[in-house]
Amino acid sequence: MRRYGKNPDEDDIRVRPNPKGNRPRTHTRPKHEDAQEGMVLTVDRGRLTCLVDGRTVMAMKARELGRKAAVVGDQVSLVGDLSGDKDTLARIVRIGRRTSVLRRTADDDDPYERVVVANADQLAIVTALADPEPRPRMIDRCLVAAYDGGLSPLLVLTKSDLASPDELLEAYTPLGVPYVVTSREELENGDAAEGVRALLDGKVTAFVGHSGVGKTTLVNALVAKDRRRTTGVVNAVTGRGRHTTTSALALPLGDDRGWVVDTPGVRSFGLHHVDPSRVINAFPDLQPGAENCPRGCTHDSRETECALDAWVAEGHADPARLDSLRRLLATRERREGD
Ligand SMILES: Nc1nc2c(ncn2[C@@H]2O[C@H](COP(=O)(O)OP(=O)(O)OP(=O)(O)O)[C@@H](O)[C@H]2O)c(=O)[nH]1
Ligand SMILES: [Zn+2]
Repeated sequence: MRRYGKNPDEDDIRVRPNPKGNRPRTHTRPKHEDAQEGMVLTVDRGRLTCLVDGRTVMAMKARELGRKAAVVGDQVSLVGDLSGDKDTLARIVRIGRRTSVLRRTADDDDPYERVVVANADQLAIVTALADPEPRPRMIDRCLVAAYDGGLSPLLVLTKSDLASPDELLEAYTPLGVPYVVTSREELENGDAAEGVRALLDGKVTAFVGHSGVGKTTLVNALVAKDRRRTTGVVNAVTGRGRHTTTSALALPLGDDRGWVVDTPGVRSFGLHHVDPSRVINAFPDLQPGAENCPRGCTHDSRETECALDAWVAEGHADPARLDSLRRLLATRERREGD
């Protein structure tokens, strides 16, 4: 029975990334010695499409896994019929330890966090420079979700034919976030795909973006025609006439050059679950300064004893970095329009 959450294809169990890698969460059971490894490409009403040894295999979670869900990007062990033939169904008996988790909560007051994508290296935050207007607060919230979950952020600024990226880029300079700028013309002549692909090479990159920013146009420019969402793996496998899932979908970049994970259902992040200390880990120049903070310090400018002020005053880090960190942490309080 399911009590929480709107999308049964997301994992709503509290998990923490385990950067030290010292506490594996699952164990290989001897009885599944014959299991094969695979990667979850998409999830649709409890049916998981997995890539196993180059084949697309449909699978279900084994009962022994309990409540823990496998999500897109998970490395899983499968048993049963792994032929990938029509009407076959394998069983997922193990979910591998995750190197990163893109999480969201449905609302900031929802204590249950959902993992939407596992093991992505990067989070590409797609923002139009105009039409629709960029929303820096939204970008900041995405950055917090990325830092918190162990993903490296990447800014993809589209529609530079309509407005200049300069002002926006200025705000993100202190964060040192890699970025790429694309325009209508560059989409048409292939330069946009080439420029973005250079940043995706060999990596698993989750793409997020609000409706209308040009995410679909871009993803389609990156991914081979026969693998796109509209006609892609899901329909080929399930035989369903249309794509009904709200799950993320992993699409190969070709020649083993990485994966794009399109996330149609993720347009904003609840940041209820975010632990400021995990965000500070993404700021190695500030992180040592926070060691002198009082327990539970939120590091915002209202904290009179936050040690980061002294850290910056003593010249250990650029004040603009602390301002950026505080701006990001402040986005944890949800406002209208987030
Ligand atoms: N001027 C201009 N328009 C663009 C550019 N990229 C995409 N568009 C247009 O922006 C509109 C929205 O693009 P989509 O790719 O559908 O946007 P999306 O983010 O996927 O939005 P949803 O499909 O609603 O999720 C389309 O009319 C595109 O042709 C660009 O670089 N410049
Ligand atoms: Zn502090």
